[in-house]
Amino acid sequence: MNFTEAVRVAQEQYPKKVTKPIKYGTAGFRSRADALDFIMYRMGLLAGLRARDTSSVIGVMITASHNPVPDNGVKLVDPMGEMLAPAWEVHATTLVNATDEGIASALEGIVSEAHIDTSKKALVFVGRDTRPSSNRLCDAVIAGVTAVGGEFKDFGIVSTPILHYVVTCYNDGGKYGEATVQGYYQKISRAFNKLRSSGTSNGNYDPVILYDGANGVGALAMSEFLNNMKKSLNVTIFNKGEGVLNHLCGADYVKVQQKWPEGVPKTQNVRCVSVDGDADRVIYSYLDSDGKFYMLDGDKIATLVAGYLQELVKGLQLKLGLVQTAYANGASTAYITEKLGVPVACAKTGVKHLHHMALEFNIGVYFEANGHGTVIFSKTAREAIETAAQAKNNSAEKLSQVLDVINETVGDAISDMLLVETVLHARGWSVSDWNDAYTDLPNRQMKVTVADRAVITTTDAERVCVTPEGLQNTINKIVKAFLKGRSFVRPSGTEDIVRIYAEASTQEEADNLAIQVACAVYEHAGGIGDRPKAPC
Ligand SMILES: CC(=O)N[C@H]1[C@@H](OP(=O)(O)O)O[C@H](CO)[C@@H](O)[C@@H]1O
Ligand SMILES: [Mg+2]
Repeated sequence: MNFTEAVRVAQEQYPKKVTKPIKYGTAGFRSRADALDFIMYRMGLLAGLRARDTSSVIGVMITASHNPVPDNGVKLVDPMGEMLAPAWEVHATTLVNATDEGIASALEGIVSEAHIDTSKKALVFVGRDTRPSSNRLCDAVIAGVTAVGGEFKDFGIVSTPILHYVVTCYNDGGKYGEATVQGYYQKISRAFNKLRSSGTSNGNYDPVILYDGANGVGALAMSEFLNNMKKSLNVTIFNKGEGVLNHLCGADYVKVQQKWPEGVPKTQNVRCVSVDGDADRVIYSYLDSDGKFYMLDGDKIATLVAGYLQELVKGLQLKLGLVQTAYANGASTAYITEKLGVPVACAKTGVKHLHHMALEFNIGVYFEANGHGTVIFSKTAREAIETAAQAKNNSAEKLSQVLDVINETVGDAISDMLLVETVLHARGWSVSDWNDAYTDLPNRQMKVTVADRAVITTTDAERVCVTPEGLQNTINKIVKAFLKGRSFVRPSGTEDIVRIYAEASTQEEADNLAIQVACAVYEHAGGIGDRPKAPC
Protein backbone atom coordinates (compact mmCIF):
# COMPACT_ATOMS: atom_id res chain seq x y z
CA MET A 1 0.00 0.00 0.00
CA ASN A 2 1.31 3.44 -0.73
CA PHE A 3 0.53 6.23 1.65
CA THR A 4 0.34 9.14 -0.80
CA GLU A 5 -3.34 9.68 -0.02
CA ALA A 6 -2.61 9.73 3.74
CA VAL A 7 0.00 12.44 3.21
CA ARG A 8 -2.23 14.47 0.88
CA VAL A 9 -5.13 14.55 3.38
CA ALA A 10 -2.70 15.41 6.17
CA GLN A 11 -1.25 18.34 4.27
CA GLU A 12 -4.55 19.67 3.02
CA GLN A 13 -6.85 19.10 5.96
CA TYR A 14 -4.91 18.16 9.08
CA PRO A 15 -1.53 19.89 8.93
CA LYS A 16 0.70 19.50 11.93
CA LYS A 17 0.82 22.63 14.04
CA VAL A 18 3.24 21.83 16.84
CA THR A 19 6.88 20.84 16.78
CA LYS A 20 7.34 19.97 20.46
CA PRO A 21 7.76 16.18 20.93
CA ILE A 22 4.57 14.51 22.15
CA LYS A 23 4.23 11.12 23.86
CA TYR A 24 1.37 8.62 24.03
CA GLY A 25 0.77 8.87 27.79
CA THR A 26 -1.22 7.17 30.56
CA ALA A 27 -4.45 7.76 28.66
CA GLY A 28 -3.27 8.30 25.09
CA PHE A 29 -2.83 11.86 23.81
CA ARG A 30 -4.41 14.70 25.71
CA SER A 31 -4.14 18.47 25.35
CA ARG A 32 -6.17 21.52 24.41
CA ALA A 33 -8.67 20.47 21.78
CA ASP A 34 -7.56 23.06 19.21
CA ALA A 35 -4.12 21.42 19.02
CA LEU A 36 -5.44 17.93 18.47
CA ASP A 37 -6.82 17.74 14.90
CA PHE A 38 -3.65 16.38 13.32
CA ILE A 39 -3.15 13.92 16.19
CA MET A 40 -6.69 12.59 15.79
CA TYR A 41 -6.17 12.17 12.07
CA ARG A 42 -2.96 10.24 12.65
CA MET A 43 -4.60 8.07 15.31
CA GLY A 44 -7.21 7.19 12.70
CA LEU A 45 -4.37 6.11 10.38
CA LEU A 46 -2.81 4.09 13.17
CA ALA A 47 -6.09 2.43 14.19
CA GLY A 48 -6.50 1.31 10.56
CA LEU A 49 -3.12 -0.41 10.68
CA ARG A 50 -3.65 -1.87 14.16
CA ALA A 51 -6.96 -3.38 13.01
CA ARG A 52 -5.13 -5.16 10.19
CA ASP A 53 -2.30 -6.15 12.50
CA THR A 54 -4.67 -7.87 14.93
CA SER A 55 -7.28 -8.94 12.34
CA SER A 56 -9.78 -7.42 14.77
CA VAL A 57 -11.84 -4.34 15.35
CA ILE A 58 -9.95 -1.56 17.13
CA GLY A 59 -11.65 1.19 19.14
CA VAL A 60 -10.87 4.90 19.15
CA MET A 61 -12.32 6.93 22.01
CA ILE A 62 -12.31 10.72 21.89
CA THR A 63 -12.42 12.16 25.37
CA ALA A 64 -10.40 14.07 27.95
CA SER A 65 -12.29 12.34 30.74
CA HIS A 66 -12.20 14.46 33.93
CA ASN A 67 -10.21 17.32 32.39
CA PRO A 68 -11.77 20.72 31.60
CA VAL A 69 -14.00 21.31 28.56
CA PRO A 70 -11.39 23.08 26.38
CA ASP A 71 -9.25 19.91 26.53
CA ASN A 72 -9.73 16.74 24.60
CA GLY A 73 -7.90 13.51 23.99
CA VAL A 74 -7.76 10.20 22.19
CA LYS A 75 -7.02 6.65 23.20
CA LEU A 76 -7.02 3.44 21.24
CA VAL A 77 -8.77 0.32 22.48
CA ASP A 78 -7.19 -3.05 21.66
CA PRO A 79 -9.23 -6.12 20.58
CA MET A 80 -10.25 -7.43 24.02
CA GLY A 81 -10.97 -4.00 25.47
CA GLU A 82 -7.41 -3.58 26.73
CA MET A 83 -5.41 -0.40 26.40
CA LEU A 84 -3.16 -0.23 23.34
CA ALA A 85 -0.19 -2.66 23.43
CA PRO A 86 3.08 -0.99 24.54
CA ALA A 87 4.84 -1.55 21.19
CA TRP A 88 2.00 0.31 19.50
CA GLU A 89 2.20 3.17 21.96
CA VAL A 90 5.70 3.61 20.54
CA HIS A 91 4.31 3.53 16.99
CA ALA A 92 1.68 6.10 18.00
CA THR A 93 4.37 8.39 19.36
CA THR A 94 6.52 7.98 16.21
CA LEU A 95 3.58 8.72 13.93
CA VAL A 96 2.48 11.82 15.81
CA ASN A 97 5.99 13.21 15.91
CA ALA A 98 6.57 12.77 12.15
CA THR A 99 6.31 15.75 9.79
CA ASP A 100 3.33 15.77 7.39
CA GLU A 101 5.46 14.35 4.56
CA GLY A 102 7.14 11.99 7.04
CA ILE A 103 3.82 10.25 7.69
CA ALA A 104 4.37 7.95 4.72
CA SER A 105 7.69 6.61 5.92
CA ALA A 106 6.44 6.38 9.53
CA LEU A 107 3.51 4.25 8.34
CA GLU A 108 5.78 2.15 6.12
CA GLY A 109 8.07 1.60 9.12
CA ILE A 110 5.16 0.35 11.23
CA VAL A 111 3.92 -1.93 8.43
CA SER A 112 7.30 -3.52 8.01
CA GLU A 113 8.11 -3.82 11.71
CA ALA A 114 4.75 -5.38 12.56
CA HIS A 115 4.61 -7.43 9.30
CA ILE A 116 1.17 -6.09 8.43
CA ASP A 117 -0.72 -7.38 5.45
CA THR A 118 -2.17 -4.12 4.14
CA SER A 119 -4.55 -5.89 1.79
CA LYS A 120 -6.60 -7.03 4.78
CA LYS A 121 -9.89 -5.45 5.74
CA ALA A 122 -9.75 -2.94 8.61
CA LEU A 123 -12.70 -1.97 10.81
CA VAL A 124 -12.50 0.71 13.49
CA PHE A 125 -15.18 1.59 16.08
CA VAL A 126 -15.22 5.27 17.06
CA GLY A 127 -16.88 6.85 20.09
CA ARG A 128 -16.81 10.30 21.64
CA ASP A 129 -17.78 12.22 24.76
CA THR A 130 -20.05 15.28 24.95
CA ARG A 131 -17.32 17.95 24.56
CA PRO A 132 -18.15 20.49 21.85
CA SER A 133 -14.84 19.70 20.10
CA SER A 134 -15.43 15.94 20.05
CA ASN A 135 -17.56 15.93 16.91
CA ARG A 136 -14.96 17.74 14.83
CA LEU A 137 -12.17 15.55 16.21
CA CYS A 138 -14.20 12.46 15.42
CA ASP A 139 -14.30 13.54 11.76
CA ALA A 140 -10.50 13.78 11.84
CA VAL A 141 -10.18 10.21 13.18
CA ILE A 142 -12.56 8.93 10.52
CA ALA A 143 -10.59 10.74 7.81
CA GLY A 144 -7.49 8.91 9.04
CA VAL A 145 -9.13 5.50 9.03
CA THR A 146 -10.48 6.13 5.54
CA ALA A 147 -7.14 7.41 4.19
CA VAL A 148 -5.58 3.99 4.85
CA GLY A 149 -8.53 2.22 3.25
CA GLY A 150 -10.21 1.25 6.51
CA GLU A 151 -13.90 1.15 7.36
CA PHE A 152 -15.46 2.63 10.46
CA LYS A 153 -18.54 2.47 12.61
CA ASP A 154 -19.34 5.67 14.44
CA PHE A 155 -21.07 5.02 17.80
CA GLY A 156 -21.61 8.74 18.38
CA ILE A 157 -21.70 9.94 21.99
CA VAL A 158 -20.97 7.01 24.27
CA SER A 159 -19.14 6.46 27.54
CA THR A 160 -15.62 5.04 27.38
CA PRO A 161 -16.75 1.73 28.94
CA ILE A 162 -19.42 1.30 26.27
CA LEU A 163 -16.83 1.61 23.53
CA HIS A 164 -14.59 -0.97 25.25
CA TYR A 165 -17.60 -3.24 25.64
CA VAL A 166 -18.71 -3.18 22.01
CA VAL A 167 -15.15 -3.68 20.74
CA THR A 168 -14.69 -6.73 22.98
CA CYS A 169 -18.07 -8.23 22.14
CA TYR A 170 -17.56 -7.80 18.40
CA ASN A 171 -14.13 -9.42 18.52
CA ASP A 172 -15.15 -12.43 20.61
CA GLY A 173 -18.07 -13.15 18.33
CA GLY A 174 -20.68 -12.04 20.87
CA LYS A 175 -19.69 -14.46 23.66
CA TYR A 176 -19.31 -11.67 26.19
CA GLY A 177 -22.47 -9.98 24.99
CA GLU A 178 -24.11 -8.33 22.01
CA ALA A 179 -21.83 -5.77 20.35
CA THR A 180 -24.34 -2.93 20.46
CA VAL A 181 -25.00 -0.02 22.80
CA GLN A 182 -28.43 -1.45 23.64
CA GLY A 183 -26.84 -4.86 24.24
CA TYR A 184 -24.58 -3.26 26.84
CA TYR A 185 -27.43 -1.59 28.74
CA GLN A 186 -29.56 -4.69 28.58
CA LYS A 187 -26.96 -7.20 29.75
CA ILE A 188 -25.94 -5.20 32.82
CA SER A 189 -29.39 -4.02 33.83
CA ARG A 190 -30.93 -7.46 33.35
CA ALA A 191 -28.29 -8.95 35.69
CA PHE A 192 -28.92 -6.22 38.24
CA ASN A 193 -32.69 -6.59 38.08
CA LYS A 194 -32.26 -10.31 38.70
CA LEU A 195 -30.14 -9.67 41.78
CA ARG A 196 -32.89 -7.40 43.06
CA SER A 197 -35.73 -9.77 42.28
CA SER A 198 -36.21 -10.71 45.93
CA GLY A 199 -36.66 -7.09 47.03
CA THR A 200 -34.88 -3.76 47.11
CA SER A 201 -34.56 -3.22 50.86
CA ASN A 202 -32.46 -5.09 53.38
CA GLY A 203 -31.45 -3.98 56.91
CA ASN A 204 -29.99 -0.48 56.85
CA TYR A 205 -29.81 -0.50 53.05
CA ASP A 206 -31.95 2.06 51.28
CA PRO A 207 -32.08 2.05 47.44
CA VAL A 208 -32.03 5.86 47.11
CA ILE A 209 -29.24 7.52 45.12
CA LEU A 210 -28.38 11.10 44.17
CA TYR A 211 -26.50 10.79 40.90
CA ASP A 212 -24.00 13.44 39.77
CA GLY A 213 -23.59 13.07 36.00
CA ALA A 214 -20.73 15.66 35.82
CA ASN A 215 -22.70 17.35 33.01
CA GLY A 216 -21.41 14.70 30.64
CA VAL A 217 -22.08 11.38 28.98
CA GLY A 218 -22.48 9.69 32.37
CA ALA A 219 -25.82 11.46 32.76
CA LEU A 220 -27.05 10.17 29.40
CA ALA A 221 -25.83 6.66 30.20
CA MET A 222 -27.61 6.66 33.55
CA SER A 223 -30.93 7.72 32.03
CA GLU A 224 -30.60 4.86 29.54
CA PHE A 225 -29.94 2.48 32.43
CA LEU A 226 -32.98 3.76 34.26
CA ASN A 227 -35.11 2.98 31.22
CA ASN A 228 -33.91 -0.60 31.50
CA MET A 229 -33.78 -0.99 35.26
CA LYS A 230 -37.43 -0.84 36.22
CA LYS A 231 -37.65 0.03 39.91
CA SER A 232 -34.55 -1.77 41.17
CA LEU A 233 -33.02 1.51 42.33
CA ASN A 234 -34.38 4.94 43.13
CA VAL A 235 -31.96 7.23 41.26
CA THR A 236 -32.33 10.97 40.66
CA ILE A 237 -29.94 12.41 38.09
CA PHE A 238 -28.33 15.84 38.61
CA ASN A 239 -25.75 17.71 36.50
CA LYS A 240 -27.36 16.36 33.37
CA GLY A 241 -25.62 18.82 31.05
CA GLU A 242 -27.17 22.11 32.11
CA GLY A 243 -23.81 23.17 33.59
CA VAL A 244 -20.20 22.97 32.45
CA LEU A 245 -18.65 19.49 32.08
CA ASN A 246 -16.64 18.44 35.17
CA HIS A 247 -16.87 21.97 36.60
CA LEU A 248 -17.34 21.90 40.41
CA CYS A 249 -18.86 18.45 40.05
CA GLY A 250 -18.07 14.93 38.94
CA ALA A 251 -15.83 12.21 40.32
CA ASP A 252 -12.51 14.01 40.00
CA TYR A 253 -13.77 17.18 41.68
CA VAL A 254 -15.27 15.27 44.60
CA LYS A 255 -12.15 13.12 45.01
CA VAL A 256 -9.47 15.78 44.68
CA GLN A 257 -11.29 18.70 46.34
CA GLN A 258 -12.95 16.40 48.88
CA LYS A 259 -16.15 18.41 48.50
CA TRP A 260 -19.84 17.78 47.83
CA PRO A 261 -20.59 18.39 44.11
CA GLU A 262 -22.42 21.57 43.17
CA GLY A 263 -25.80 21.04 41.54
CA VAL A 264 -26.74 18.14 43.83
CA PRO A 265 -29.11 18.92 46.74
CA LYS A 266 -27.48 18.57 50.14
CA THR A 267 -29.72 15.79 51.40
CA GLN A 268 -28.28 14.20 54.52
CA ASN A 269 -27.47 10.50 54.86
CA VAL A 270 -28.16 9.73 51.21
CA ARG A 271 -25.50 8.31 48.91
CA CYS A 272 -24.27 10.61 46.18
CA VAL A 273 -22.64 8.88 43.21
CA SER A 274 -20.36 11.05 41.07
CA VAL A 275 -18.97 9.92 37.74
CA ASP A 276 -16.36 11.60 35.53
CA GLY A 277 -16.61 13.11 32.04
CA ASP A 278 -16.44 9.79 30.18
CA ALA A 279 -18.12 7.70 32.91
CA ASP A 280 -15.30 5.32 33.63
CA ARG A 281 -14.71 6.50 37.22
CA VAL A 282 -17.01 6.62 40.19
CA ILE A 283 -16.82 8.19 43.65
CA TYR A 284 -19.41 7.97 46.43
CA SER A 285 -19.97 10.64 49.05
CA TYR A 286 -22.54 11.58 51.68
CA LEU A 287 -23.38 14.18 54.31
CA ASP A 288 -24.10 12.97 57.83
CA SER A 289 -26.86 14.33 60.09
CA ASP A 290 -24.60 17.28 61.02
CA GLY A 291 -23.94 18.03 57.37
CA LYS A 292 -20.35 16.73 57.61
CA PHE A 293 -18.98 15.52 54.27
CA TYR A 294 -17.59 12.01 53.76
CA MET A 295 -16.07 10.62 50.60
CA LEU A 296 -15.87 6.94 49.63
CA ASP A 297 -13.33 6.59 46.86
CA GLY A 298 -11.86 3.79 44.75
CA ASP A 299 -10.12 2.33 47.80
CA LYS A 300 -13.38 2.08 49.72
CA ILE A 301 -15.06 0.52 46.68
CA ALA A 302 -12.20 -1.93 46.10
CA THR A 303 -12.13 -3.10 49.71
CA LEU A 304 -15.92 -3.43 49.84
CA VAL A 305 -16.01 -5.48 46.65
CA ALA A 306 -12.91 -7.61 47.38
CA GLY A 307 -14.18 -8.41 50.88
CA TYR A 308 -17.55 -9.53 49.53
CA LEU A 309 -16.16 -11.60 46.66
CA GLN A 310 -13.67 -13.19 49.04
CA GLU A 311 -16.59 -14.51 51.08
CA LEU A 312 -18.41 -15.80 48.01
CA VAL A 313 -15.42 -17.68 46.59
CA LYS A 314 -14.62 -19.44 49.86
CA GLY A 315 -14.29 -23.17 49.17
CA LEU A 316 -13.80 -22.70 45.42
CA GLN A 317 -9.98 -22.83 45.57
CA LEU A 318 -9.63 -19.59 43.64
CA LYS A 319 -6.96 -16.99 44.30
CA LEU A 320 -8.48 -13.57 44.75
CA GLY A 321 -6.33 -10.45 45.02
CA LEU A 322 -6.56 -6.69 45.00
CA VAL A 323 -4.40 -4.39 42.90
CA GLN A 324 -3.93 -0.79 44.00
CA THR A 325 -1.53 2.04 43.16
CA ALA A 326 0.69 4.16 45.38
CA TYR A 327 -2.27 6.58 45.68
CA ALA A 328 -4.25 3.99 47.68
CA ASN A 329 -4.85 5.19 51.19
CA GLY A 330 -2.56 3.41 53.64
CA ALA A 331 -5.55 2.60 55.86
CA SER A 332 -7.28 0.74 53.01
CA THR A 333 -4.23 -1.44 52.35
CA ALA A 334 -3.89 -2.25 56.05
CA TYR A 335 -7.61 -3.08 56.33
CA ILE A 336 -7.76 -5.39 53.34
CA THR A 337 -4.56 -7.28 54.13
CA GLU A 338 -4.74 -7.44 57.92
CA LYS A 339 -8.49 -7.61 58.58
CA LEU A 340 -9.74 -9.41 55.46
CA GLY A 341 -6.64 -11.40 54.54
CA VAL A 342 -6.83 -10.47 50.85
CA PRO A 343 -3.41 -10.21 49.13
CA VAL A 344 -2.62 -6.76 47.73
CA ALA A 345 -0.28 -5.84 44.86
CA CYS A 346 0.84 -2.31 43.95
CA ALA A 347 0.99 -1.24 40.29
CA LYS A 348 2.10 1.93 38.51
CA THR A 349 -0.57 4.58 37.87
CA GLY A 350 -2.79 3.93 34.85
CA VAL A 351 -5.37 1.18 34.51
CA LYS A 352 -3.34 -0.71 31.95
CA HIS A 353 -0.76 -1.44 34.66
CA LEU A 354 -3.40 -2.44 37.20
CA HIS A 355 -5.24 -4.60 34.68
CA HIS A 356 -2.03 -6.39 33.78
CA MET A 357 -1.22 -7.16 37.40
CA ALA A 358 -4.80 -8.26 38.15
CA LEU A 359 -4.38 -11.01 35.54
CA GLU A 360 -2.02 -12.74 38.01
CA PHE A 361 -5.01 -13.68 40.16
CA ASN A 362 -7.94 -16.00 39.37
CA ILE A 363 -10.13 -13.11 40.42
CA GLY A 364 -8.40 -9.75 40.26
CA VAL A 365 -10.04 -6.69 41.75
CA TYR A 366 -8.27 -3.52 40.64
CA PHE A 367 -9.04 0.07 41.49
CA GLU A 368 -7.27 3.39 41.40
CA ALA A 369 -8.04 5.58 44.39
CA ASN A 370 -9.76 7.98 41.98
CA GLY A 371 -12.51 5.43 41.39
CA HIS A 372 -11.35 3.79 38.17
CA GLY A 373 -11.38 0.02 38.25
CA THR A 374 -13.20 -3.25 37.83
CA VAL A 375 -12.95 -6.97 38.57
CA ILE A 376 -11.60 -9.54 36.13
CA PHE A 377 -12.22 -13.29 36.24
CA SER A 378 -9.85 -15.79 34.65
CA LYS A 379 -11.18 -18.66 32.54
CA THR A 380 -10.42 -21.01 35.44
CA ALA A 381 -12.45 -18.85 37.79
CA ARG A 382 -15.42 -18.67 35.43
CA GLU A 383 -15.45 -22.40 34.94
CA ALA A 384 -15.13 -23.13 38.67
CA ILE A 385 -17.95 -20.70 39.44
CA GLU A 386 -20.24 -22.14 36.76
CA THR A 387 -19.59 -25.75 37.84
CA ALA A 388 -20.30 -24.94 41.49
CA ALA A 389 -23.38 -22.91 40.53
CA GLN A 390 -24.75 -25.83 38.54
CA ALA A 391 -24.18 -28.01 41.61
CA LYS A 392 -26.47 -25.56 43.44
CA ASN A 393 -23.71 -24.03 45.58
CA ASN A 394 -25.46 -20.93 46.93
CA SER A 395 -22.49 -18.58 46.92
CA ALA A 396 -21.46 -19.67 43.45
CA GLU A 397 -24.98 -19.04 42.14
CA LYS A 398 -24.88 -15.54 43.57
CA LEU A 399 -21.38 -15.00 42.20
CA SER A 400 -22.43 -16.06 38.75
CA GLN A 401 -25.19 -13.43 38.81
CA VAL A 402 -22.83 -10.77 40.15
CA LEU A 403 -20.44 -11.55 37.29
CA ASP A 404 -22.91 -10.23 34.73
CA VAL A 405 -23.25 -6.87 36.48
CA ILE A 406 -19.51 -6.31 36.11
CA ASN A 407 -18.05 -4.82 32.94
CA GLU A 408 -14.77 -6.69 32.84
CA THR A 409 -13.59 -4.92 29.70
CA VAL A 410 -12.58 -1.74 31.58
CA GLY A 411 -13.42 0.38 34.65
CA ASP A 412 -17.06 1.41 34.28
CA ALA A 413 -18.62 3.99 36.61
CA ILE A 414 -22.19 2.73 36.33
CA SER A 415 -21.43 -0.98 36.37
CA ASP A 416 -19.17 -0.34 39.39
CA MET A 417 -21.98 1.57 41.06
CA LEU A 418 -24.35 -1.35 40.53
CA LEU A 419 -21.74 -3.68 41.99
CA VAL A 420 -21.35 -1.48 45.08
CA GLU A 421 -25.15 -1.33 45.42
CA THR A 422 -25.26 -5.13 45.19
CA VAL A 423 -22.75 -5.54 48.02
CA LEU A 424 -24.35 -2.91 50.25
CA HIS A 425 -27.73 -4.54 49.68
CA ALA A 426 -26.37 -8.01 50.46
CA ARG A 427 -24.75 -6.76 53.64
CA GLY A 428 -27.74 -4.64 54.65
CA TRP A 429 -25.45 -1.63 55.02
CA SER A 430 -26.13 2.07 54.94
CA VAL A 431 -23.44 4.31 53.49
CA SER A 432 -22.14 5.11 56.96
CA ASP A 433 -21.95 1.39 57.85
CA TRP A 434 -19.79 1.02 54.76
CA ASN A 435 -17.66 4.01 55.67
CA ASP A 436 -17.11 2.70 59.20
CA ALA A 437 -15.22 -0.38 57.93
CA TYR A 438 -12.00 1.64 58.25
CA THR A 439 -11.03 5.30 58.55
CA ASP A 440 -9.01 6.88 55.77
CA LEU A 441 -5.75 8.50 56.73
CA PRO A 442 -6.04 12.23 55.99
CA ASN A 443 -4.33 12.95 52.68
CA ARG A 444 -3.60 15.68 50.19
CA GLN A 445 -2.68 15.84 46.52
CA MET A 446 -0.84 18.80 44.99
CA LYS A 447 0.58 19.72 41.60
CA VAL A 448 3.85 21.50 40.84
CA THR A 449 4.78 22.86 37.42
CA VAL A 450 8.39 22.33 36.40
CA ALA A 451 10.28 23.21 33.22
CA ASP A 452 10.59 19.55 32.19
CA ARG A 453 8.69 16.93 34.14
CA ALA A 454 10.76 14.15 32.53
CA VAL A 455 13.60 15.02 34.93
CA ILE A 456 11.61 13.09 37.52
CA THR A 457 11.94 9.33 37.17
CA THR A 458 10.69 6.75 39.65
CA THR A 459 10.91 3.10 40.63
CA ASP A 460 9.09 0.62 42.92
CA ALA A 461 5.64 1.28 41.44
CA GLU A 462 6.37 5.03 41.52
CA ARG A 463 6.86 5.11 45.27
CA VAL A 464 10.54 6.00 45.07
CA CYS A 465 12.10 8.82 43.10
CA VAL A 466 15.32 7.96 41.23
CA THR A 467 16.10 11.34 39.66
CA PRO A 468 16.78 14.20 40.18
CA GLU A 469 19.51 13.13 42.55
CA GLY A 470 18.89 14.06 46.15
CA LEU A 471 15.12 14.54 45.84
CA GLN A 472 14.18 11.19 47.39
CA ASN A 473 16.59 11.76 50.29
CA THR A 474 15.01 15.11 50.97
CA ILE A 475 11.51 13.58 50.82
CA ASN A 476 12.60 10.84 53.26
CA LYS A 477 13.85 13.44 55.72
CA ILE A 478 10.66 15.48 55.48
CA VAL A 479 8.38 12.43 55.87
CA LYS A 480 10.21 11.25 59.01
CA ALA A 481 8.90 14.19 60.99
CA PHE A 482 5.23 13.19 60.43
CA LEU A 483 3.26 10.60 62.35
CA LYS A 484 2.02 7.96 59.88
CA GLY A 485 3.59 10.13 57.17
CA ARG A 486 3.91 8.85 53.59
CA SER A 487 4.59 10.86 50.48
CA PHE A 488 5.73 10.32 46.90
CA VAL A 489 6.03 12.33 43.70
CA ARG A 490 5.73 11.39 40.04
CA PRO A 491 5.35 13.12 36.70
CA SER A 492 1.77 13.05 35.47
CA GLY A 493 1.15 11.09 32.30
CA THR A 494 -1.80 13.26 31.30
CA GLU A 495 -0.90 16.82 32.34
CA ASP A 496 2.29 18.86 32.13
CA ILE A 497 2.84 18.78 35.88
CA VAL A 498 4.39 16.80 38.72
CA ARG A 499 1.96 15.24 41.21
CA ILE A 500 2.57 15.18 44.94
CA TYR A 501 0.76 12.79 47.27
CA ALA A 502 0.95 12.98 51.06
CA GLU A 503 -0.84 11.30 53.93
CA ALA A 504 -0.39 11.69 57.67
CA SER A 505 -2.27 11.32 60.93
CA THR A 506 -4.18 14.64 60.71
CA GLN A 507 -5.39 16.75 57.79
CA GLU A 508 -3.23 19.66 58.89
CA GLU A 509 -0.17 17.42 58.91
CA ALA A 510 -1.04 15.88 55.53
CA ASP A 511 -1.38 19.41 54.07
CA ASN A 512 1.85 20.48 55.68
CA LEU A 513 3.68 17.40 54.43
CA ALA A 514 2.33 17.93 50.90
CA ILE A 515 3.52 21.55 50.87
CA GLN A 516 6.99 20.68 52.11
CA VAL A 517 7.38 17.91 49.54
CA ALA A 518 5.99 20.20 46.82
CA CYS A 519 8.68 22.75 47.74
CA ALA A 520 11.34 20.04 47.55
CA VAL A 521 10.16 19.18 44.03
CA TYR A 522 10.12 22.86 43.11
CA GLU A 523 13.75 23.20 44.23
CA HIS A 524 15.22 19.93 42.95
CA ALA A 525 13.27 19.57 39.70
CA GLY A 526 13.30 23.12 38.31
CA GLY A 527 9.96 24.51 39.44
CA ILE A 528 8.52 27.40 37.48
CA GLY A 529 6.07 30.07 38.63
CA ASP A 530 5.33 30.70 42.29
CA ARG A 531 6.77 28.50 45.01
CA PRO A 532 4.08 26.15 46.37
CA LYS A 533 2.43 27.74 49.39
CA ALA A 534 -0.96 26.27 50.08
CA PRO A 535 -2.57 22.96 49.13
CA CYS A 536 -4.19 23.24 45.71
C1 LIG B 1 -3.49 10.64 40.51
C2 LIG B 1 -4.45 10.34 39.44
O1 LIG B 1 -5.66 10.36 39.71
N1 LIG B 1 -3.95 10.08 38.22
C3 LIG B 1 -4.83 9.77 37.08
C4 LIG B 1 -4.39 10.52 35.85
O2 LIG B 1 -3.08 10.10 35.51
P1 LIG B 1 -1.77 10.97 35.72
O3 LIG B 1 -0.70 10.20 35.02
O4 LIG B 1 -1.57 11.05 37.20
O5 LIG B 1 -2.04 12.32 35.15
O6 LIG B 1 -5.24 10.19 34.76
C5 LIG B 1 -5.18 8.81 34.39
C6 LIG B 1 -6.06 8.61 33.18
O7 LIG B 1 -7.36 8.97 33.41
C7 LIG B 1 -5.61 7.94 35.58
O8 LIG B 1 -5.48 6.60 35.23
C8 LIG B 1 -4.75 8.28 36.79
O9 LIG B 1 -5.18 7.60 37.93
MG1 LIG C 1 -12.37 8.94 32.78
